[in-house]
Amino acid sequence: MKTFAEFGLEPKVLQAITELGFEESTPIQDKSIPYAMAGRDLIGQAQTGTGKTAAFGIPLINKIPVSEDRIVALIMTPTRELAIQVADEIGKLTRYKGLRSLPIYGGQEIGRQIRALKKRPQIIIGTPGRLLDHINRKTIRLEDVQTVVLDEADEMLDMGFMEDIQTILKLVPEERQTMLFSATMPINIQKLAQQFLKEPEHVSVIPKQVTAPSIEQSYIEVHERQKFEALSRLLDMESPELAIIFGRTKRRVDELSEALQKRGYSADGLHGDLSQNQRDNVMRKFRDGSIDVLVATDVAARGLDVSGVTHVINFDLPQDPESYVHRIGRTGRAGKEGTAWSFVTPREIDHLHFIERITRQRMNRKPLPSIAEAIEGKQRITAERMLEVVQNEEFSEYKPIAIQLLEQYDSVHLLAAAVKLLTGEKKDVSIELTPEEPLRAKKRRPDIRSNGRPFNRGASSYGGNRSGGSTSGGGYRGRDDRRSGSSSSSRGNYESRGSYGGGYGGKRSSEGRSSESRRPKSDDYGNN
Ligand SMILES: Nc1ncnc2c1ncn2[C@@H]1O[C@H](COP(=O)(O)OP(=O)(O)OP(=O)(O)O)[C@@H](O)[C@H]1O
Ligand SMILES: [Mg+2]
Repeated sequence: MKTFAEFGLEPKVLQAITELGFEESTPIQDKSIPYAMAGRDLIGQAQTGTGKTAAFGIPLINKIPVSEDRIVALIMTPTRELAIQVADEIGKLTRYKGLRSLPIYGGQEIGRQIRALKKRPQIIIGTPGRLLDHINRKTIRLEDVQTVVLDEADEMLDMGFMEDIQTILKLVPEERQTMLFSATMPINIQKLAQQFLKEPEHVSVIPKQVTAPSIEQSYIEVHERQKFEALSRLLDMESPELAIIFGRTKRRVDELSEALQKRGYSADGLHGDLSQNQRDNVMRKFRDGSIDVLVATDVAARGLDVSGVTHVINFDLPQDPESYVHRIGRTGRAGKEGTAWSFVTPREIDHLHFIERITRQRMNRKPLPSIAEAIEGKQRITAERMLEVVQNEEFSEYKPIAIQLLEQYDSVHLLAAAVKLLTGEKKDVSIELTPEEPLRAKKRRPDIRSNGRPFNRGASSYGGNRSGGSTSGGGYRGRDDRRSGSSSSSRGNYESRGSYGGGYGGKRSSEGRSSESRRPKSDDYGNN
């Protein structure tokens, strides 16, 4: 790996990087930054949590002159939370250089954004819906944009943003640099690349499997009605520092976060039906640790970088392998360890194996944690906390009462009572969750499962082979038919994105698949 000084960056950019504590570049940064600095278009793929944001952010910031007073760079992200986070990281990287960057996303008062735009930011980070809104109002003009980045490019296509992105990109001068980044690059990304990138360099740093190796992956087979008990035992047994729990639908997330709160966990929910204020609040509380369990739909699956997330739990299995990869990638970031658990109902076992096959990574089968393990886990964490207090000697004002109590009672009795109090008995409230339909792995067409090499198909779209860089690559196609097929039975309170995606399914129908049709999302992320 290189030090950042070797890239020939401006001293002020370097200073900001040093301040962020980045000592060496990550592999994706190492490979992308030189191409990006040379002005090349690129498609960058690397595992979750490996610094893709800085891989595009650093060269982008380096090339913009401070005197610039037009919008010259545009970064698009699929969700509001990600736009805010990327803007934040760009802000940190431009601290010394003094460029102006601005997040633009739905749910925030547009007048406020218009006022902020008057300060002439050079870099806009936005979600496609709200960007289009500003473009139509002429409060954002793209005629001077020289660099465009699509972060989580594949997700934006999946969400049905293709049409919006096309509209936006057509307004950007052709003489520009375009970069696509994601941990997953399914085959349909090629179409966008062909249309909007010029001789892109494919920079892929996916050594063997697409999931980050720092994440331990396990699953537990449970019946739908056992899931909540399993979750509560798992949380007790593992005592995560911070955990993200993914549920399939908005209803699920609401019910689950409420149930966890009733049981005494410090949890809150995030999905696209909440107001932006509520969403911001939940994210703030999670980032500052005032809640330690975030329950979310796939709105939180992509790109979010919250330090201290030790656990990801798939309360419901995700629809597709990409979603799995991104969800579990919220832990095990920047070289840290992480743990991912998935609950699988008996009827979903095939779907789980399908995810394993595509991600080329087996998950460990684990038994349902026992009540004893749950209790032991809680006691262990209490004991750890107590010992921390002991070590830091933060208890002198409690000594007199301790001495007084010890004169009357046995020390073991007293300590056991204190541990009991601190551990906190779980509130015995009954919990009813609306069941979700199981997801089923659809029968795959022969051309997809072909040639009896189970891991092969996934390899070509996920693996680091650059030969797949053209349209020919035998990518993973099964996802599309599985998706549309399984949707009707598993929608929950799925809300259709009426305004998107009407357009293109038909164009490809002659090929018997609709690779750009909308994913049957259980959450539209509320992006407009
Ligand atoms: N060179 C570096 N050294 C140390 N930490 C880094 C470096 N580059 C980035 N990071 C940190 O690593 C974390 C993950 O980075 P980032 O969010 O960019 O990952 P990503 O590859 O975009 O992941 P995802 O696929 O989930 O979006 C961030 O906290 C970031 O600040
Ligand atoms: Mg990212």
